[in-house]
Amino acid sequence: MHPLILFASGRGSNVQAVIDYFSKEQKAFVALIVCNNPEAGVLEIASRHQIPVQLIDRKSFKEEAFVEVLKQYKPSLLVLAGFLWKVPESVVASFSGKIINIHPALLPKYGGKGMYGMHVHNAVVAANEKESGITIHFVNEHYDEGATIVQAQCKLLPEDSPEHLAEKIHKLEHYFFPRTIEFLLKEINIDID
Ligand SMILES: Nc1nc2c(c(=O)[nH]1)N[C@@H](CN(C=O)c1ccc(C(=O)N[C@@H](CCC(=O)O)C(=O)O)cc1)CN2
Ligand SMILES: NCC(=O)N[C@@H]1O[C@H](COP(=O)([O-])[O-])[C@@H](O)[C@H]1O
Repeated sequence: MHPLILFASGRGSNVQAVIDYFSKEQKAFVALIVCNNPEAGVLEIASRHQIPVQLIDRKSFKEEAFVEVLKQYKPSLLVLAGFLWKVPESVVASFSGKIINIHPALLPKYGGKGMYGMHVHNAVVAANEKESGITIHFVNEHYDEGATIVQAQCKLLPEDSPEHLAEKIHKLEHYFFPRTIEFLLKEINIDID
């Protein structure tokens, strides 16, 4: 089974979707959850499923030691699921081609610094867009500029609030993210080197 390391800063509904999917599919498992927010809801999910947590903070964070911790798990993929830090270049380089992220918009629009969570949905609704969606992409050293793996769209109605759009986006995310992970593990035959 492929070990996954998930990174999250918030509620963790995508982490839960990945846990649920692979509890049935048995091809992968969440070996570690990395979080930078001691109040994050994802920590309750980790506790409920007895998944180890690496809680990080900017004051004590040491890139080299962090990379060594991650390597111990021999992860097949590092999966960013609502993680709000920029992953350092040293981590990107150490796991080249093995880090993916889910973004709640159709990149390249509505991406980059400051574009996370409700900020994205507020901007999309304010721009009167007729559609939105999700982008699952490989991670490089810049925000949201890695190669796109999958995009999925949803219609945006004039009466849709940012909160309603967020609900539509989460439905897409919870369906496509686990299946995209499974696809990557199967098709690209990502293995532990
Ligand atoms: N090296 C990379 N790291 C991360 C990527 C990436 O593509 N490359 N994606 C982000 C996730 N993300 C969008 O998908 C994203 C997350 C956060 C931000 C942002 O502006 N963050 C703020 C800090 C917010 C906070 O700490 O509360 C900031 O940098 O000022 C933009 C995009 C995950 N990491
Ligand atoms: N730019 C990064 C970003 O905005 N990521 C978004 O954070 C949310 C986390 O929700 P969750 O904690 O319920 O999975 C998700 O919608 C994800 O796309």
